[in-house]
Amino acid sequence: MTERASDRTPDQTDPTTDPTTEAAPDVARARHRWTELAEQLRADQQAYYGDDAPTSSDADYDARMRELEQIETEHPELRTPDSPTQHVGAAASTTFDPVDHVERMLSLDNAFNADELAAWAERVHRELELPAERTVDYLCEVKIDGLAIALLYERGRLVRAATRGDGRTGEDVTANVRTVEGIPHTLAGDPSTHPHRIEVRGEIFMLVDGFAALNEAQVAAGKAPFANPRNAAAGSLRQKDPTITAGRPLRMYAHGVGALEWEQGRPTKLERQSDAYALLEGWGVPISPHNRVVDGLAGVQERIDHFGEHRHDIEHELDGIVVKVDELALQRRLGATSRAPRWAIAYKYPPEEVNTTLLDIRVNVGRTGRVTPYGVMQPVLVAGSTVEMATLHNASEVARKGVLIGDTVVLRKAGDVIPEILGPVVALRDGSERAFVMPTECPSCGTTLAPAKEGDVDIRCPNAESCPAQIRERLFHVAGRGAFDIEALGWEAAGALTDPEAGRPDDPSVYRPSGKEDEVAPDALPPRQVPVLANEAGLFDLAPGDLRDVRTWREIRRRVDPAAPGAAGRKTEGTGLWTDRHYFWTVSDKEGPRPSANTDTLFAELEKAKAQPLWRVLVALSIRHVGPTAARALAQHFGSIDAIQTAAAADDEASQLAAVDGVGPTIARAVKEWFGDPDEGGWRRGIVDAWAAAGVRTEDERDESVVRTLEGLTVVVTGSLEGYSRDGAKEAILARGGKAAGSVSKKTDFVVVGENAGSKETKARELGLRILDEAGFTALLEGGQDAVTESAS
Ligand SMILES: NC(=O)c1ccc[n+]([C@@H]2O[C@H](COP(=O)([O-])OP(=O)(O)OC[C@H]3O[C@@H](n4cnc5c(N)ncnc54)[C@H](O)[C@@H]3O)[C@@H](O)[C@H]2O)c1
Ligand SMILES: [Zn+2]
Repeated sequence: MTERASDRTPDQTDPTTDPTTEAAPDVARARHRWTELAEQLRADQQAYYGDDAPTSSDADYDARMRELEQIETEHPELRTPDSPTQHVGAAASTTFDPVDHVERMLSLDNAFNADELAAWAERVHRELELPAERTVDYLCEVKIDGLAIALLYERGRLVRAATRGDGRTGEDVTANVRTVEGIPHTLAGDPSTHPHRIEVRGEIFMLVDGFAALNEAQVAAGKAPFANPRNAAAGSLRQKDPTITAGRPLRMYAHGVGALEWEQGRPTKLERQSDAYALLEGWGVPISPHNRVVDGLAGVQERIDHFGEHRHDIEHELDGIVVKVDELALQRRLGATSRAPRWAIAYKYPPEEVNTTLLDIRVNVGRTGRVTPYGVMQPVLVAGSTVEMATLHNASEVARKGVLIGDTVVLRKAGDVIPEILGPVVALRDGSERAFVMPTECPSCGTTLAPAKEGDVDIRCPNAESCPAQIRERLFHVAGRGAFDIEALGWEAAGALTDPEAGRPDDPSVYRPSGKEDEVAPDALPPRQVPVLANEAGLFDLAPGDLRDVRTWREIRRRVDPAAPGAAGRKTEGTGLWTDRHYFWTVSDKEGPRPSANTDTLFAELEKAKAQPLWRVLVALSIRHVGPTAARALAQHFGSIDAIQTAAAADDEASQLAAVDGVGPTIARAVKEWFGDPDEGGWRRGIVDAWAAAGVRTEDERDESVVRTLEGLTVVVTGSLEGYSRDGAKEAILARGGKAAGSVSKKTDFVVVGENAGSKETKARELGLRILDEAGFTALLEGGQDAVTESAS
C-alpha cells in the first residue's frame, strides 16, 4: 500500500520521519485492531446465538461491527471471507440436528438514521434504473426482536422447522416449534391450493406480558433469569425438552418466503411481498398486524416515527422498522449480497438497553412510609441521559428479577420513561455477587417495618410522626405543584430543613471541611445538627435567621478523565470524600454571612403560599388518596378544614364525607384516619393549627356577590365554548353551588353543548335531557333554571 502525505491526519505528520516508512505501522495498527474486534465479535456471537445469553449489549455489539466495517473499508485486504462482517449469525450448535435450508436465510443491512435510509432508497432507485418520478412501494414492517425461523411445509403439512444458524445450516427444532401457539401444523384452506413445498420465514418472539412472569418462575425454580425478552424467546425455543418450550409464552409472525414450488404450474400469481402475506394469512399462518405498504420515504418516516413513540405499546419487543421493496420483480432485479438482500433495510432505533454494573441496592422511605428498594448503578448514558438509579419497587420484585448486587445488569431507559432494570447478565458472574436483603428496620428512624395490612406486598415504616425520611418526603410534597407550589423548596432544600445529617459519612477520615478539600481531615466530624423543622407544622413560622447554620453533606466529585474506560457521558465521579456546607446562607469573607438568593425567593414564595385556596392546603396535608380532585370536592362541599373534621368525626364511617360526589368511602376513611382520635392528641391536627396560626388559609372565602343560582343542579359542558375555558366553565358552575359532572346520565339537569361536541351530545339527546347553547348557559349561570327557556334545538 502506498501512502500520500495528504492522507495523513495532522497528528501523524512528523517532519523528521520518512513518509514512506509510515504505512507499515498504520497497517499493523489496523490489523491489530481488526483481530481484537473480530475476536470480541465472535465471542459475542457465541454468547448471543449459541448460548442465548449475551454478555455485551446490542449497542456495543453494533458499534464494534461498525468499526470493523470501517477498518475494512480503509483496508480492503482485511475483508477476508471469514470476517464477521461477511457472515450471518453463527454456526449451529450440537444440541440439535443440523439441517440445510432449501434457500439461504439472510440477515438485513442496517440504517441508523434518516440519511442512511435515504441513501439506501437512492441506491435502490439507481440500481433499478428507475426514472426519478417513478415511486417505489415500500412494505414497512416492525422489526421483531426475536429469533429467525424457517418453517418447511410440504403439501400443506409442517415437516420441519429450523433456526437460521449461519444462514445455510440451521438447527432442527421441529418438535419445539410445533408447541408454539398459532403456528399451523397443517395449512388451512383447500389442499389443492397449497404449494408442493414452501419455506415460510418468520420470527419467534416472546409476548412482553409473559416475560416478567417467566423470570419470576425461573428464579423460583433456582434457574438463571433471562436478561431480556429476546434471549428469553431464543432460550425457550432452543430447549432439549419440547414440553418446556410449550409452557413459554411464544408466538410467531411470518415475514418472508424462501423456496416456493408448486405442484403444476403456479395457480396464484404473486406480484408483491404483501400479496404473499395475504396468501399465507389465508393458510392460517400468523402475519404481523403492524405491516403497512406506503408509497415513498415520507410514508416510511411516518411509520418510523409512529413506532418510535409506541415502542412499548405492542405485544412484542422491537428494535426497528424493516423496509422492503414490495414488488417481487424489483426484488429479483436487486438481488442480495453475501449476507443481506439489497431490496430491504432495517432502520434501527437508538438503543434503549445498555449493560452496567449494579453497585448496590438501597431502600427509600416514601411519604406514606412505604419502603422501596432501588438499584444504584455505575452511571451510564442511555436514550440521551445519564442513569444511575432505578426503582425496584419492592422486595419481591428484586427476587423476581433475580438480580444480585454486583451483577452486570441490562438497563432500559425509553425516552421519558422511568429507567428499568430488566435482568442480570448471568454469564458474567464471578461469585462475588450477593443477594439483597430487605431491611427489617427503617433505615431512617430504626422503627420495625411492617405491612400496613396483612397480605400487602409493600412494607412500611409506621412512624409517620417522627421518621425523618417521611417528614422530608412530606415537606417536599407540601411544596409540590399540586399543593402550595413553592418552587424554591425542592428535594434538596426539604432535606436540609428536616434531615440535614442524612448524608453524613460513617467514616470520619473521609471528612474534608467545606471548601478546603486538601486540608487534613480532623479526627472528629462536626456535631450533629438538630433539624430546624421537626415536621411540616413549623414551615410557615420559619425566619431566614433560623436557617443561618444549616449545613448539609456532600460527596466531593472530581472531574473524570475523558479517556478513561467507561467515562463516556460522565463529567464527574465520586471520590469518597465528604464535605459539609452551608445550605441556605452564603458565607463570604468580603460580605460576611447573608441569606442566599434562593433563600430570599423561598421566603417570598412562602408568604404567597399562605393565600392559596383551601383545596391546595388539603393536598399539602398528605392525606392518603387525597389528590387535587378529591381535595377540590371536599373544599367545594365543606368550605373549611374545621367543617371537614367535624363531618369526619360525625360517625364511624365518616358517611357525610363519603356522600360527597368525588369522595367516596375509601377517601372518607382516609380523611377520618388522618385526623385521628382527638383524645390521643392528634399531632396531625397540630399541623393545621400551626399553619392557621401562621396565616395559612384554612377556609375558602365564598364570594358573596355570586348568587348560588345552581344549588342542586348538575350541569355537563361538552365541546368548546367561546367565552369560557373548560376549567372556567367548571368553576363558574361550582361557584354558584352547582355540580359540574364529566359524563351525561339521567341525573344530569342540563347539558351545555359547544363547538365540536361529540358523543355526550348524542347521548343527551337520546336521554331527552335539557340542552343549552352558550347563551343559554350564561342565562343559567345568571338566573338559575327559571331564567332559561329551553333552547330551540
Ligand atoms: N449483544 C450481542 O452480543 C449480540 C451478538 C450478536 C448479535 N446481536 C444483535 O443481533 C444483530 C445482528 O443479528 P442479525 O444478523 O440477526 O441481524 P438483525 O437482527 O439486525 O436483522 C436481521 C434479522 O431480523 C429479523 N427480523 C425481525 N423482523 C423482521 C421482519 N419484519 N422482516 C424481516 N426480518 C425480520 C430476521 O430474523 C432477520 O434475520 C445485531 O445488530 C445485534 O443487535 C447482538
Ligand atoms: Zn422510619
